[in-house]
Amino acid sequence: MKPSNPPEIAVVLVNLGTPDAPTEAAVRRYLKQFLSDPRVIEIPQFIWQIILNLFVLRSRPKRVAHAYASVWDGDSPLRKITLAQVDLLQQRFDQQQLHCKVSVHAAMTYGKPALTDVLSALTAKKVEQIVMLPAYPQFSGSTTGAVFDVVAKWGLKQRNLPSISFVKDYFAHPQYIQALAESVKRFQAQHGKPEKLLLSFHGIPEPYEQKGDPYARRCRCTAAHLAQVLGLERHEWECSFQSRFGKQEWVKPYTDVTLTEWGKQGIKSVQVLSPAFSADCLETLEELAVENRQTFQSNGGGDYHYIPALNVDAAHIDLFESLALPHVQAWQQNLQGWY
Ligand SMILES: C=CC1=C(C)c2cc3[nH]c(cc4nc(cc5[nH]c(cc1n2)c(C)c5CCC(=O)O)C(CCC(=O)O)=C4C)c(C)c3C=C
Ligand SMILES: [Fe+2]
Ligand SMILES: [Fe+2]
Repeated sequence: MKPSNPPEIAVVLVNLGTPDAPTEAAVRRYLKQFLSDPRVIEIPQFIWQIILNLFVLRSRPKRVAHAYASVWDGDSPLRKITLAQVDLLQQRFDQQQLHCKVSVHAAMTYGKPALTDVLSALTAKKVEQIVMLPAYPQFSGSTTGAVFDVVAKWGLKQRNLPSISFVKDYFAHPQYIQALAESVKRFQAQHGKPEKLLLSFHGIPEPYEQKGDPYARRCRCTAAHLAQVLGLERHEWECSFQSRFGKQEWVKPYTDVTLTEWGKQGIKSVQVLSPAFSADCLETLEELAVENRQTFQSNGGGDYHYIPALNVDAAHIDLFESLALPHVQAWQQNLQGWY
C-alpha cells in the first residue's frame, strides 16, 4: 500500500556545536558534553573524567566564556551561520525539479540543535531517507567520526530505522578548492597580495595521526591544491595547525609558532585563511582574527588579515548542493514506485 503523502528526503547539515550562551555555566555544560566524547579525548574515561571535572571544568569555562562573549552576535556565530547555510540550501532544493520533497536541517554533535533531536523529529514525521552532510571538509575521527557515533547510538534505541547515507568529506573537491580560491582572490582584490598566505587548519593530537586519522594529511592536500590553483610559489604560503588543547604534542607546524617566527623575521604582511572551518566560529573570530594577530605583531610582524570562512558564499552553498544531490537523486530512484 502506498503512503498518502509523497515521501520526503531530509538533508542534515551537521557541525560541531557550540554553547547556548556566552556564560560560564553554559560553556561548562557544552565543554562537559564535548570533552566527554572518547572520539575527542582518547584518554581512558575513568582517568579523564577525574581530570575533566576536577581541573578542566573548574578553570576553562570562565576564560572561554569571556572569549565567546567577545564574538557573540545575538547567538553563537557557528549556530547563526549554520542556520543561514541551511536556509540557503533549502532554497536550492526547492528550485530543483525533484519528485520528492527535500527538507534541509541544521544539527550539532554537541549542544543545540542536537543531532539526536533532529533525527527523532524526522522519524516522528515518517521521513525514511536521510542524507548526513557533516560540514567538515577534511575527515577526522574526532569530528566526522563523532557524527557517525551519534547516529549509531541513536539508532540503537530505534525499532524502525530510516535509510541513512553519509558524505564522508570533500577535502579535494574541485568546487571546494575553487570556492576557497575565489574567496582569497576577492579578499586580495580589496586588501592586496600579502608576503605570506597562511593556511591554518584546526589541529588534532599527533598520536591520532600516528594511529591512522587521515585528517592532517587531507589538510595538507587541501592546502597544496589551493596554492596550486592560486598559482603561489612554495615560499609564498604555509600550512599550519591551530587550537591546541592539553599537554600532548599536536600535528605541526603550529600556527602560533609559525606566526611568531614570521614576526621575528620581519615579514611585512600576512593573510590567514582557515579552510577546515565551514563557518566562522570562536576558533577563527577570536583565536585567528584577534589572538594570533597579537602574536604576529608583538613579535615584530607587520600587516595581518584574517580571510573569512566560506560561510554563506553562493559557491559554498553550490558545493553543499553538489555533495548532497547525488544522494537525494539515488533515494529518489529507490522511491520511484512510491509515487
Ligand atoms: C582534544 C581536543 C580537540 C580536538 C581533537 C578537536 C578537533 C577539532 N575541532 C574542530 C572544530 C571546532 N572546534 C571548536 C572548539 C573547540 N575545540 C576543542 C578541542 C578539540 N577539538 C575545544 C576544547 C573547543 C572549545 C573552545 C575551547 O574551549 O577552546 C569549534 C568552535 C565551536 C564554537 O562554538 O565556535 C570548532 C568548529 C575540528 C575541525 C577538529 C578536528 C578536525
Ligand atoms: Fe575543536
Ligand atoms: Fe581555541
